[in-house]
Amino acid sequence: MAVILISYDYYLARKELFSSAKMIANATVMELDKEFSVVQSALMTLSTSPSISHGDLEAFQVQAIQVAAQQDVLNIVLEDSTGRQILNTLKPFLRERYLAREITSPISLGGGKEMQVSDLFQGPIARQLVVAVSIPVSAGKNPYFLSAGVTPKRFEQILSLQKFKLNWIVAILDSSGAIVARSHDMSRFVGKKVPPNTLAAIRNSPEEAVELTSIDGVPMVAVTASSGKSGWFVAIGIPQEYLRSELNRKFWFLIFSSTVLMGVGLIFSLHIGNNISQAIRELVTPALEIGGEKVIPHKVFSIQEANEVWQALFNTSKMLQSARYQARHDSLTGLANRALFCEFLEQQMEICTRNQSSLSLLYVDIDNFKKVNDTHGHATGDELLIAVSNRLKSVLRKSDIAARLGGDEFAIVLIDADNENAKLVAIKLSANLEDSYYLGNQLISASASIGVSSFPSGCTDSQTLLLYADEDMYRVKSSRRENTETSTSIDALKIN
Ligand SMILES: Nc1nc2c(ncn2[C@@H]2O[C@H](COP(=O)(O)OP(=O)(O)OP(=O)(O)O)[C@@H](O)[C@H]2O)c(=O)[nH]1
Repeated sequence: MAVILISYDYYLARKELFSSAKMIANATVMELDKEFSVVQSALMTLSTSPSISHGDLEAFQVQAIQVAAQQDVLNIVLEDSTGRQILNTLKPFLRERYLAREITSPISLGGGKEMQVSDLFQGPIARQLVVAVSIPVSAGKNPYFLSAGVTPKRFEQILSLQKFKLNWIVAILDSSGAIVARSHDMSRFVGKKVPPNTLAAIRNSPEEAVELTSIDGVPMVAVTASSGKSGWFVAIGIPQEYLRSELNRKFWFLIFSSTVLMGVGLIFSLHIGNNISQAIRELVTPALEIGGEKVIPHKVFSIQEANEVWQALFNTSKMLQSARYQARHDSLTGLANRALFCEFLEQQMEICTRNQSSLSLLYVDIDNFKKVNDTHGHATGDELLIAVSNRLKSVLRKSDIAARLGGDEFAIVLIDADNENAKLVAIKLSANLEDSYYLGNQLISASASIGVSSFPSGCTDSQTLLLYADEDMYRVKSSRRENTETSTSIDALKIN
């Protein structure tokens, strides 16, 4: 994967490099053509001089010398179609006058527009390498040519103004492949021709990058641009070594950045992993507590999912607690139900056995409760059951427990109370229960029969204890029935 990434990245970078080099090569060609156009314009202006149209070559030479100086060209030459020089600003005028005489008719005004650019050649008079930029001028039927000699230095200046990368080797080549200017070692290579196969490669692949070897033996990949005006080329060579080093640089950069990324990713995933395992560890306790007596305590985690799991545990814990409560409590009165009562009773009997202490049980049954329902309605009956429950609770100590066993029957465990104490509590409770009840805007009278049994005296297990208390309650109730007119439940208990 890394290799594919590097290759693709390198391919893109290489493409971008060559396309920017190609743009610079084209820009350089435009600069080159502009330079030729400047010289051409100067020659065209000079060709319209009245002195030449009147055959006054001496005056024309003076003008040509001025133009040559202004245009920074080596010389200006007027020659005929055979190449014979009629005038050369590098030579004294007198010598030329002889040649001038050979002009049979005056040279007409106005130079031709077609410019010609020669390849680089050794100037015979200047004795240095020069390029001739020429325009045709006509003298009757005979064409003449007005030329300006431009030295390679001027082309070197064009190169120096372009934004080439330092390691690029840039050359301006004439149409024969001779080096006119070069970005590196110009003095060593100017005038030398590139090998024919290099020239052919440059000519044949104007749009593509070509692999070639520079004249000084450097393997490179080159992009080229050619000038329509001159038939010259600008070649930008990028050394293969530089391209390889770029590939290496990208490779190592990718290796480095992947390693850093992997390292960061590893640290990040370790961090996340730690957070997750920490959250899971912290979730273990509430998960274990879910079946406990209390709702699990509130907790906030740094991970959203852990918070969601905690919320689910919390909801389950609440549901379990509610279910457990409902399973062990009477839904109407909120008192313990028979199951919880029996459980509590057995626990307490064990404690009593261990501590050699005692406990007592009160069995409470509301008298004629059916009548309350029938007279005042079932809802009022419910309210009475709740009111009785509240009175039971108000009489008890915190260590005692009251339960609704079913219907209008209640039971109470009195901790650390022997039979005598329990009977006193029963009398007190009976009196309390006989106070009127204000239920649903009406005053209702009620009473209860209370039976008593005690542990350890008389019985050994919870069921027997409950049975004895129940039987005792019936005894009291019967007795109360027999004495309905004269006796109260308290009296009945007293008798019992
Ligand atoms: N309102 C109401 N009535 C209930 C509830 N559970 C049982 N009962 C009624 O309570 C009455 C209990 O009556 P019994 O225990 O038969 O007799 P009683 O009328 O209390 O007479 P004695 O016990 O002999 O004094 C029944 O009519 C039941 O239908 C309840 O939750 N709410």
